[in-house]
Order: sequence, then C-alpha cells, then structure tokens
Amino acid sequence: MFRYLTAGESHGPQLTAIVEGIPSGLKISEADINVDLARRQGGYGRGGRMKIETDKVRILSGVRWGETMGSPITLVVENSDWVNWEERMSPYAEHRDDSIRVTRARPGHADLPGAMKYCQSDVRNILERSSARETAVRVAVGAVAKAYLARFGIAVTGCVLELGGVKAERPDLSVKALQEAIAASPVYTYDAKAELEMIAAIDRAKDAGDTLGGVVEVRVTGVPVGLGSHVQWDRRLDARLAAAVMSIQAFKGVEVGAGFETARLPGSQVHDEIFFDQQRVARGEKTGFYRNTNRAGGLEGGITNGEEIVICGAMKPIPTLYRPLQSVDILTKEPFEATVERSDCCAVPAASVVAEAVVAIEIASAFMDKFGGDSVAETARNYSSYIEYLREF
Ligand SMILES: Cc1cc2nc3c(=O)[nH]c(=O)nc-3n(C[C@H](O)[C@H](O)[C@H](O)COP(=O)(O)O)c2cc1C
Ligand SMILES: C=C(O[C@@H]1CC(C(=O)O)=C[C@@H](OP(=O)(O)O)[C@H]1O)C(=O)O
Repeated sequence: MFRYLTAGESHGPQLTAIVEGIPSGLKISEADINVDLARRQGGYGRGGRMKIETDKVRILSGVRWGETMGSPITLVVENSDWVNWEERMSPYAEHRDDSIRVTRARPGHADLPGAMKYCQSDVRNILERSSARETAVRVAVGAVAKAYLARFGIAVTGCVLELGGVKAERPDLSVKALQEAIAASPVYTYDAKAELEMIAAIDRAKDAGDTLGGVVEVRVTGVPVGLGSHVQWDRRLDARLAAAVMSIQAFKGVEVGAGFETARLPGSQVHDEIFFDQQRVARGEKTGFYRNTNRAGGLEGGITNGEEIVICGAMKPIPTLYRPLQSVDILTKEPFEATVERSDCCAVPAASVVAEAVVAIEIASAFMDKFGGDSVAETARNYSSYIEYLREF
C-alpha cells in the first residue's frame, strides 16, 4: 500500500512528508525532485513569499546510493522565512506573546471556522497549517510517484487550461512537445495566444488589488487498462482522483473527461464507442480494443480503460486581496476591512504543478494496488505478464 502524510506550518522550520510503500530499486535523486519544486514556485502572478523561498528537498530516509530501499522515505523542504518567525512560531511556552495574536479572520480562508472548531483565540494557529505552503512537500511526494510511473512508461502532465476567464485551445502536439510548450510558458499553458491574454488578465487584476482563479488540466498517458475498480466506492479511481484534486487548497470543482458537459448532452454524444483491430497489438499496443473519442477521460466504472486520463480542477481566486474585504474581529466582534501586506495575485500556474503531483500519487497508488511487488523488478514482472495477458484478451 502506498500512503503518505505531511506535517509542518507555513512559517515553521520545515515541511515534512513520510512516504510509505514505494518498492525498492527505484532510482531517485534530490535533483529530480527539485525540478518540480522549482516549477511549483514559478508561474506568473505569485507574490513576495516566493522571493524569500528557494525550495530544495532533502531525502532523510528510505533512499541509499540513489535507490529506494523499500523503507519509508522522509522528505523535507525547509522554510527560509522561518528565521524571521523563530519566536513567533516557537514550540516553547516562554515565547508566548498574546499581543501578536491574529484575531482578524480573513474571508475565504480556514480562519473563522478553524478558530471556532479548534477553540483558538489566535487565528495563526489555524492559518499556518491551512496555508498552501504545504503543497511544496506534496509536490516532492508527487515527484517520487512520477519517477515510479515513468519506470512503466506512464507520464503525468499538468497545465493551465483557463485563467481569469481566458481559455486555452489545445494544439495537436505530441506529449513531449506539449510538455515543452507548457514548461516554456510563464503561465504554464500550451496556447501561446491565450498565454498573452492570461498574463494581461493577471496584470489587470493586480492593478485593481484583485485576484484570479482558473482551471488546471492533468493528463496521464501510457496508463494500462485495469487500474481502480468498480466493486467498492473507495476503490473507484475517478473518485480517488477527484478527492486528491479537491484536496488542493482553493480547489472548488473537479471534472473527469467531459465532466459537467456530459450533463447537457444526449448519450449518443457522450459515450465512447468501442472498436477492435488485432493489428494494433502487432504494432506494439497493449490491446486491440480502441476508441475514436475519449469523453470518459480514460475512466469507465472507476477503472482505467487504456485511454489517456483527463482530469480538470477549478481553483477559486486567492482569498487574500489587496482590495479589502469585510470581516469581523473574533475577540472584539468589531467589523474591519481585511487588508494584506503580501499575497499571491494568481497561483493557478503553481497549482497546476500541485495537481500534477496529487494525480501522480493517486495513479501510482492504484498501480501498486494492482501490480504489487516489494521491488520494482518484481512489479515489472507482474506488469509485463499482465500486459501479455491483455494482448490476448
Ligand atoms: C499554490 C497555491 C498558492 C496559494 N497562495 C495563496 C496566497 O498567497 N494567499 C492566499 O490568501 N491564499 C493562497 N492560496 C489559497 C489558500 O491557501 C486557500 O484558499 C485557503 O487555504 C482556504 O482553503 P479553501 O479555499 O480550500 O477553502 C494558495 C493556494 C495554492 C494552491
Ligand atoms: C508559501 C507559499 O504559498 C503561500 C500560500 C499562502 C496561503 O495562504 O495559502 C499564503 C502566502 O504565504 P505568506 O502568508 O507567507 O505570504 C503564499 O506565499 C508557497 O506556495 O510555497
């Protein structure tokens, strides 16, 4: 079983993840993971905090001489900003200072419900953990999952599909060419025309003291038929993917394949007809069955059907605005206008990297459920015998 937990506050010393279930023999390096950490920090529209941080991972367990050992992997990302917060974030009672309590709850954050639920008079005790700073270490876990999936020819690609109402059009390019276009784009999209409009939209929002949301898209190629299952609700891979994407801070909607559009169309325009061509196997495909459309987004009955997985997530605009929003002080009950000293204006590009990570984690988990193996070599044997069987099905 593949599972992970994260710990750490936004302005504490570090973020930590413990990852269990990755088999032995997977090649992984800090440098591989740092590529994704840098991508997550980038993207047009981010604020002052990203100028302070240069995220680098440290692998503290589970990897020896560049290969996993099958034991739990500990990943750490330090917060450079911590030096400015040591006393304010100290674990020691003698550092308590009630005069610096945050009592003004910001709309759109966990501040008010969190303070009420956890019986806190200092909103900092909530916001430190609800912050999307936590996504740094989730991206590190995702990089390990991606390395595992790459070993089996599976690639996971996240990008920005829509930002501030500007929608990208997908060009007809190979996965590699799409990845290159996304990597070269300041807003992590593959549509150069939309990119300019997205940047202009962010500039306008920033000038107006406002923030923007958008839609991110994650595609997974090379997935075999048969990950996930229809037999139990919590084994349906579409449901697991939706939960993973929805778990990202500020995500408010998820679509698999044609998603909400399927509700508006007749069945004849929604379902992907099935065809068979034995020659495909001879050409190296995993099965002779194929579709000419992929409105299902690669999942039927919670099971992968061999087509590309396509999942989108909607991110709301950043809730902390330079233009003040009305709120109430939790101690005095006096109204105030929530203002801010630093915040992202738009984090949709960064969030596309997070979405890529959480999708990779879920696909890797489903892959391990299906093929097992305590070493990557054992998983590879199980996988290739299954692919052989599929070719004859
Ligand atoms: C990559 C990323 C960066 C974010 N940056 C900020 C930010 O700078 N300021 C802010 O107020 N919210 C930011 N958020 C969003 C909040 O963390 C999120 O809206 C908040 O925790 C409330 O949770 P909810 O929106 O899921 O209900 C960011 C989210 C992500 C995914
Ligand atoms: C630190 C990150 O994102 C932060 C997420 C965040 C929030 O409220 O979610 C608020 C901002 O942090 P701060 O309050 O320190 O300015 C963002 O910069 C990061 O992505 O690494």
